[in-house]
Amino acid sequence: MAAAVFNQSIGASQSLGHFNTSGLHQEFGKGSVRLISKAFEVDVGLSKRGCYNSSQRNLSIIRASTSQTSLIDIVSSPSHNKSNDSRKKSGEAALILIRHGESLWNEKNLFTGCVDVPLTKKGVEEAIEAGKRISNIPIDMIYTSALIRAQMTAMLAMTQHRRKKVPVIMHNESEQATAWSQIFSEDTKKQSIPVVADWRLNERMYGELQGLNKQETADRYGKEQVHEWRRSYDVPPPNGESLEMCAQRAVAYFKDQIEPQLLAGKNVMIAAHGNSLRSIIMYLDKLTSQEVISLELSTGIPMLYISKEGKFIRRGSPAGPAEAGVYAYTKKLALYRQKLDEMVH
Ligand SMILES: O=C(O)[C@@H](CO)OP(=O)(O)O
Repeated sequence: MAAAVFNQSIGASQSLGHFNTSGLHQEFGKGSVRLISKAFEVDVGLSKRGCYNSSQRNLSIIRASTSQTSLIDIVSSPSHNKSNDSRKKSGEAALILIRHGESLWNEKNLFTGCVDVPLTKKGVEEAIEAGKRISNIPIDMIYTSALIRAQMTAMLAMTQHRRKKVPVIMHNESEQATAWSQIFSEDTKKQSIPVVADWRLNERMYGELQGLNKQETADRYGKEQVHEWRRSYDVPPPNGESLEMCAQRAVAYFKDQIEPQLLAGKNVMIAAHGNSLRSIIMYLDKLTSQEVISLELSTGIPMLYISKEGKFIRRGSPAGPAEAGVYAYTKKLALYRQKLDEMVH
Protein backbone atom coordinates (compact mmCIF):
# COMPACT_ATOMS: atom_id res chain seq x y z
CA MET A 1 0.00 0.00 0.00
CA ALA A 2 2.72 2.43 1.01
CA ALA A 3 4.63 1.69 -2.16
CA ALA A 4 1.53 2.18 -4.28
CA VAL A 5 0.77 5.50 -2.69
CA PHE A 6 4.36 6.59 -3.01
CA ASN A 7 4.41 5.68 -6.68
CA GLN A 8 1.43 7.93 -7.17
CA SER A 9 3.46 10.58 -5.45
CA ILE A 10 6.27 10.20 -7.95
CA GLY A 11 3.76 10.27 -10.80
CA ALA A 12 2.15 13.42 -9.49
CA SER A 13 5.54 15.06 -9.24
CA GLN A 14 6.53 14.13 -12.74
CA SER A 15 3.36 15.52 -14.24
CA LEU A 16 3.28 18.47 -11.90
CA GLY A 17 3.83 21.18 -14.45
CA HIS A 18 0.95 19.93 -16.53
CA PHE A 19 -1.33 19.32 -13.53
CA ASN A 20 -0.63 22.71 -12.10
CA THR A 21 -1.34 24.64 -15.21
CA SER A 22 -4.38 22.74 -16.34
CA GLY A 23 -5.72 22.28 -12.81
CA LEU A 24 -5.55 25.93 -11.99
CA HIS A 25 -6.74 27.05 -15.36
CA GLN A 26 -9.75 24.81 -15.08
CA GLU A 27 -10.48 25.91 -11.53
CA PHE A 28 -10.07 29.57 -12.10
CA GLY A 29 -11.46 29.57 -15.61
CA LYS A 30 -14.83 28.34 -14.36
CA GLY A 31 -15.60 31.17 -11.98
CA SER A 32 -16.28 34.82 -12.54
CA VAL A 33 -12.61 35.51 -12.00
CA ARG A 34 -9.56 33.56 -12.96
CA LEU A 35 -5.87 33.16 -12.33
CA ILE A 36 -4.32 34.67 -15.42
CA SER A 37 -1.68 33.29 -17.69
CA LYS A 38 1.03 35.54 -16.19
CA ALA A 39 1.05 33.32 -13.15
CA PHE A 40 1.50 30.25 -15.34
CA GLU A 41 4.46 31.90 -16.99
CA VAL A 42 5.95 32.31 -13.55
CA ASP A 43 5.23 28.65 -12.91
CA VAL A 44 7.19 27.69 -15.97
CA GLY A 45 9.94 30.04 -14.89
CA LEU A 46 10.22 28.32 -11.55
CA SER A 47 10.24 24.98 -13.26
CA LYS A 48 13.10 26.13 -15.47
CA ARG A 49 15.04 27.15 -12.41
CA GLY A 50 14.67 23.62 -11.11
CA CYS A 51 12.33 24.15 -8.18
CA TYR A 52 9.84 21.66 -9.54
CA ASN A 53 12.27 19.13 -10.90
CA SER A 54 14.49 16.45 -9.48
CA SER A 55 14.17 17.51 -5.85
CA GLN A 56 10.51 16.53 -6.13
CA ARG A 57 11.39 12.94 -6.87
CA ASN A 58 13.81 12.58 -4.02
CA LEU A 59 11.58 13.29 -1.07
CA SER A 60 12.79 12.17 2.30
CA ILE A 61 10.57 10.43 4.81
CA ILE A 62 9.44 12.92 7.36
CA ARG A 63 7.53 12.34 10.54
CA ALA A 64 3.75 12.31 10.22
CA SER A 65 2.74 15.77 11.37
CA THR A 66 0.43 14.82 14.16
CA SER A 67 2.51 16.01 17.07
CA GLN A 68 1.85 19.37 18.69
CA THR A 69 3.43 21.32 21.44
CA SER A 70 1.34 23.52 23.69
CA LEU A 71 -1.07 25.57 21.61
CA ILE A 72 -0.44 28.63 23.67
CA ASP A 73 3.34 28.20 23.32
CA ILE A 74 3.14 27.94 19.58
CA VAL A 75 0.92 30.94 19.25
CA SER A 76 2.56 33.24 21.74
CA SER A 77 6.00 32.50 20.35
CA PRO A 78 6.25 31.50 16.71
CA SER A 79 9.94 30.81 17.24
CA HIS A 80 9.07 28.37 20.04
CA ASN A 81 10.18 25.44 17.91
CA LYS A 82 13.62 26.83 17.24
CA SER A 83 15.25 24.12 19.32
CA ASN A 84 13.68 21.54 17.03
CA ASP A 85 14.77 23.37 13.93
CA SER A 86 17.77 21.21 13.13
CA ARG A 87 15.64 18.06 13.35
CA LYS A 88 13.03 19.54 11.08
CA LYS A 89 15.19 21.59 8.80
CA SER A 90 14.87 19.26 5.87
CA GLY A 91 11.11 19.12 6.46
CA GLU A 92 8.29 20.04 4.19
CA ALA A 93 5.04 21.59 5.14
CA ALA A 94 1.74 22.21 3.38
CA LEU A 95 0.48 25.76 3.02
CA ILE A 96 -3.16 26.18 2.04
CA LEU A 97 -4.48 29.58 1.04
CA ILE A 98 -8.22 30.22 0.81
CA ARG A 99 -9.93 33.42 -0.14
CA HIS A 100 -13.15 33.68 1.87
CA GLY A 101 -16.43 32.56 0.28
CA GLU A 102 -18.83 35.10 -1.21
CA SER A 103 -19.78 37.83 1.27
CA LEU A 104 -23.02 39.80 1.40
CA TRP A 105 -21.18 42.77 -0.07
CA ASN A 106 -19.54 40.69 -2.83
CA GLU A 107 -23.08 39.73 -3.74
CA LYS A 108 -24.18 43.39 -3.79
CA ASN A 109 -21.02 44.40 -5.71
CA LEU A 110 -19.92 46.85 -3.00
CA PHE A 111 -16.35 47.81 -2.13
CA THR A 112 -15.81 46.00 1.16
CA GLY A 113 -12.22 46.42 2.36
CA CYS A 114 -12.11 46.35 6.15
CA VAL A 115 -15.87 46.51 6.66
CA ASP A 116 -16.75 43.34 8.55
CA VAL A 117 -19.62 41.62 6.71
CA PRO A 118 -20.52 37.92 6.86
CA LEU A 119 -20.81 35.29 4.12
CA THR A 120 -23.88 34.73 1.98
CA LYS A 121 -25.47 31.29 1.85
CA LYS A 122 -23.49 30.72 -1.35
CA GLY A 123 -20.34 31.78 0.53
CA VAL A 124 -21.12 29.26 3.27
CA GLU A 125 -21.49 26.54 0.62
CA GLU A 126 -18.25 27.59 -1.06
CA ALA A 127 -16.42 27.34 2.27
CA ILE A 128 -17.81 23.85 2.89
CA GLU A 129 -16.84 22.80 -0.63
CA ALA A 130 -13.33 24.21 -0.08
CA GLY A 131 -13.16 22.16 3.12
CA LYS A 132 -13.98 18.98 1.19
CA ARG A 133 -11.13 19.67 -1.21
CA ILE A 134 -8.58 19.90 1.56
CA SER A 135 -10.13 17.39 3.93
CA ASN A 136 -7.18 14.99 3.67
CA ILE A 137 -4.41 17.53 3.98
CA PRO A 138 -3.02 17.74 7.51
CA ILE A 139 -3.43 21.13 9.18
CA ASP A 140 -1.56 22.11 12.35
CA MET A 141 -2.18 25.86 12.44
CA ILE A 142 -4.84 28.15 11.00
CA TYR A 143 -4.41 31.87 10.39
CA THR A 144 -7.29 34.14 9.48
CA SER A 145 -7.81 37.86 9.26
CA ALA A 146 -9.70 39.68 11.98
CA LEU A 147 -12.77 39.75 9.72
CA ILE A 148 -15.73 37.40 10.12
CA ARG A 149 -15.94 36.37 6.45
CA ALA A 150 -12.44 34.85 6.61
CA GLN A 151 -13.07 33.29 10.01
CA MET A 152 -16.38 31.78 8.90
CA THR A 153 -14.63 30.34 5.84
CA ALA A 154 -11.90 28.73 7.93
CA MET A 155 -14.32 27.25 10.45
CA LEU A 156 -16.80 25.98 7.86
CA ALA A 157 -14.00 24.43 5.83
CA MET A 158 -12.75 22.63 8.95
CA THR A 159 -16.16 20.99 9.52
CA GLN A 160 -15.25 18.79 6.53
CA HIS A 161 -11.81 17.74 7.69
CA ARG A 162 -11.31 14.02 8.09
CA ARG A 163 -8.98 14.34 11.03
CA LYS A 164 -11.78 15.94 13.09
CA LYS A 165 -9.46 18.10 15.17
CA VAL A 166 -11.20 21.08 16.74
CA PRO A 167 -10.18 24.55 15.54
CA VAL A 168 -9.76 26.74 18.64
CA ILE A 169 -9.51 30.52 18.32
CA MET A 170 -6.59 31.93 20.30
CA HIS A 171 -7.39 34.97 22.43
CA ASN A 172 -4.31 36.95 23.29
CA GLU A 173 -5.86 40.41 23.15
CA SER A 174 -5.23 40.77 26.89
CA GLU A 175 -3.52 38.78 29.63
CA GLN A 176 -6.91 37.95 31.04
CA ALA A 177 -8.21 36.73 27.69
CA THR A 178 -5.17 34.46 27.35
CA ALA A 179 -5.55 33.15 30.90
CA TRP A 180 -9.29 32.61 30.58
CA SER A 181 -9.03 30.63 27.36
CA GLN A 182 -6.45 28.10 28.55
CA ILE A 183 -6.90 24.38 27.94
CA PHE A 184 -5.87 22.16 30.85
CA SER A 185 -5.73 18.79 29.13
CA GLU A 186 -2.73 17.81 26.98
CA ASP A 187 -4.88 15.28 25.12
CA THR A 188 -7.50 17.88 24.31
CA LYS A 189 -4.77 20.26 23.12
CA LYS A 190 -3.48 17.56 20.79
CA GLN A 191 -6.95 17.26 19.32
CA SER A 192 -7.14 21.01 18.72
CA ILE A 193 -5.85 23.29 15.99
CA PRO A 194 -4.89 26.81 17.08
CA VAL A 195 -6.58 29.52 15.05
CA VAL A 196 -4.82 32.88 15.07
CA ALA A 197 -6.81 35.88 13.85
CA ASP A 198 -4.79 38.97 12.94
CA TRP A 199 -5.78 42.26 11.29
CA ARG A 200 -2.61 42.22 9.20
CA LEU A 201 -4.26 39.54 7.02
CA ASN A 202 -7.31 41.78 6.54
CA GLU A 203 -8.54 42.89 3.15
CA ARG A 204 -6.84 46.02 1.82
CA MET A 205 -8.43 49.10 3.41
CA TYR A 206 -10.47 50.59 0.58
CA GLY A 207 -10.71 54.10 2.06
CA GLU A 208 -13.59 56.22 0.87
CA LEU A 209 -14.69 53.57 -1.60
CA GLN A 210 -15.89 51.26 1.22
CA GLY A 211 -19.62 50.73 0.90
CA LEU A 212 -19.81 52.21 -2.63
CA ASN A 213 -21.18 50.17 -5.51
CA LYS A 214 -18.36 49.14 -7.87
CA GLN A 215 -20.40 49.69 -11.04
CA GLU A 216 -21.77 53.06 -9.91
CA THR A 217 -18.26 54.15 -8.94
CA ALA A 218 -17.01 53.20 -12.42
CA ASP A 219 -19.90 55.11 -14.01
CA ARG A 220 -19.07 58.16 -11.92
CA TYR A 221 -15.26 58.23 -12.01
CA GLY A 222 -14.63 56.26 -15.21
CA LYS A 223 -13.69 52.63 -15.75
CA GLU A 224 -9.96 53.37 -16.04
CA GLN A 225 -9.81 55.32 -12.78
CA VAL A 226 -11.66 52.59 -10.89
CA HIS A 227 -9.48 49.90 -12.47
CA GLU A 228 -6.41 51.84 -11.33
CA TRP A 229 -7.76 52.03 -7.77
CA ARG A 230 -8.66 48.34 -7.78
CA ARG A 231 -5.73 46.78 -9.54
CA SER A 232 -2.72 49.07 -9.76
CA TYR A 233 0.12 48.17 -7.46
CA ASP A 234 0.98 51.49 -5.91
CA VAL A 235 -1.97 53.85 -6.47
CA PRO A 236 -4.15 53.89 -3.34
CA PRO A 237 -7.90 54.51 -3.51
CA PRO A 238 -8.86 57.82 -1.80
CA ASN A 239 -7.61 57.58 1.80
CA GLY A 240 -7.17 53.84 1.48
CA GLU A 241 -4.34 51.32 1.04
CA SER A 242 -2.68 50.50 -2.27
CA LEU A 243 -1.83 46.85 -2.88
CA GLU A 244 1.76 47.80 -2.05
CA MET A 245 0.70 49.15 1.36
CA CYS A 246 -1.46 46.06 1.98
CA ALA A 247 1.51 43.85 1.00
CA GLN A 248 3.80 45.66 3.46
CA ARG A 249 1.78 44.50 6.47
CA ALA A 250 0.44 41.19 5.10
CA VAL A 251 3.78 39.90 3.82
CA ALA A 252 5.61 41.15 6.94
CA TYR A 253 3.10 39.17 9.02
CA PHE A 254 3.57 36.12 6.81
CA LYS A 255 7.36 36.31 7.13
CA ASP A 256 7.40 37.00 10.88
CA GLN A 257 4.62 34.71 12.11
CA ILE A 258 3.73 32.10 9.51
CA GLU A 259 7.00 31.21 7.78
CA PRO A 260 8.66 30.10 11.05
CA GLN A 261 5.79 27.65 11.55
CA LEU A 262 6.24 26.24 8.05
CA LEU A 263 10.00 25.97 8.54
CA ALA A 264 9.29 24.08 11.77
CA GLY A 265 7.27 21.55 9.74
CA LYS A 266 3.79 22.78 10.69
CA ASN A 267 1.09 22.56 8.04
CA VAL A 268 -0.69 25.88 7.80
CA MET A 269 -3.99 27.09 6.39
CA ILE A 270 -4.55 30.80 5.79
CA ALA A 271 -8.11 32.03 5.22
CA ALA A 272 -7.97 35.64 4.10
CA HIS A 273 -8.95 38.05 1.33
CA GLY A 274 -8.49 38.84 -2.33
CA ASN A 275 -5.84 41.51 -1.84
CA SER A 276 -4.03 40.26 1.27
CA LEU A 277 -3.66 36.87 -0.47
CA ARG A 278 -2.60 38.48 -3.76
CA SER A 279 0.19 40.17 -1.77
CA ILE A 280 1.24 36.89 -0.17
CA ILE A 281 1.12 35.03 -3.50
CA MET A 282 3.23 37.80 -5.02
CA TYR A 283 5.85 36.99 -2.38
CA LEU A 284 5.51 33.18 -2.67
CA ASP A 285 5.60 33.11 -6.48
CA LYS A 286 8.06 36.02 -6.80
CA LEU A 287 5.66 37.94 -9.02
CA THR A 288 6.67 41.39 -10.13
CA SER A 289 4.47 44.40 -9.36
CA GLN A 290 3.47 44.25 -13.05
CA GLU A 291 2.51 40.56 -12.88
CA VAL A 292 0.46 40.83 -9.68
CA ILE A 293 -1.81 43.42 -11.33
CA SER A 294 -3.51 40.69 -13.37
CA LEU A 295 -3.68 38.10 -10.60
CA GLU A 296 -7.30 37.42 -9.65
CA LEU A 297 -8.45 34.93 -7.00
CA SER A 298 -11.78 33.14 -6.90
CA THR A 299 -13.77 33.04 -3.68
CA GLY A 300 -13.63 29.77 -1.78
CA ILE A 301 -11.02 27.97 -3.91
CA PRO A 302 -8.16 26.51 -1.85
CA MET A 303 -4.66 26.77 -3.26
CA LEU A 304 -1.92 24.46 -2.07
CA TYR A 305 1.79 25.22 -1.77
CA ILE A 306 4.50 23.00 -0.40
CA SER A 307 7.12 24.79 1.65
CA LYS A 308 10.46 23.05 1.35
CA GLU A 309 13.81 24.37 2.47
CA GLY A 310 12.63 27.96 2.37
CA LYS A 311 11.13 27.60 -1.14
CA PHE A 312 7.45 27.59 -2.01
CA ILE A 313 6.25 25.15 -4.62
CA ARG A 314 2.82 25.87 -6.04
CA ARG A 315 0.72 22.74 -6.38
CA GLY A 316 -2.50 24.21 -7.74
CA SER A 317 -5.92 23.64 -6.33
CA PRO A 318 -6.85 20.23 -4.95
CA ALA A 319 -9.57 18.99 -7.26
CA GLY A 320 -11.52 16.91 -4.77
CA PRO A 321 -11.20 14.77 -1.67
CA ALA A 322 -11.20 11.52 -3.61
CA GLU A 323 -8.49 12.48 -6.07
CA ALA A 324 -5.27 10.55 -5.50
CA GLY A 325 -3.15 13.47 -6.61
CA VAL A 326 -4.36 15.56 -3.71
CA TYR A 327 -2.70 13.30 -1.19
CA ALA A 328 0.24 12.33 -3.25
CA TYR A 329 1.93 15.68 -3.52
CA THR A 330 4.72 14.54 -1.27
CA LYS A 331 5.65 11.29 0.39
CA LYS A 332 4.79 12.83 3.74
CA LEU A 333 1.26 13.65 2.63
CA ALA A 334 0.90 10.22 1.05
CA LEU A 335 1.85 8.56 4.34
CA TYR A 336 -0.55 10.80 6.20
CA ARG A 337 -3.34 9.82 3.82
CA GLN A 338 -2.50 6.17 4.40
CA LYS A 339 -2.72 6.69 8.17
CA LEU A 340 -6.14 8.29 7.80
CA ASP A 341 -7.33 5.41 5.66
CA GLU A 342 -6.13 2.92 8.26
CA MET A 343 -7.96 4.86 10.99
CA VAL A 344 -11.22 4.69 9.04
CA HIS A 345 -11.05 1.01 7.97
O1 LIG B 1 -14.29 45.04 -2.20
C1 LIG B 1 -13.24 44.50 -1.78
O2 LIG B 1 -12.87 44.57 -0.60
C2 LIG B 1 -12.36 43.73 -2.75
C3 LIG B 1 -12.62 42.26 -2.66
O3 LIG B 1 -13.95 41.93 -2.84
O4 LIG B 1 -12.63 44.17 -4.03
P1 LIG B 1 -11.61 44.21 -5.25
O5 LIG B 1 -11.78 42.95 -6.00
O6 LIG B 1 -12.03 45.41 -6.04
O7 LIG B 1 -10.22 44.41 -4.73
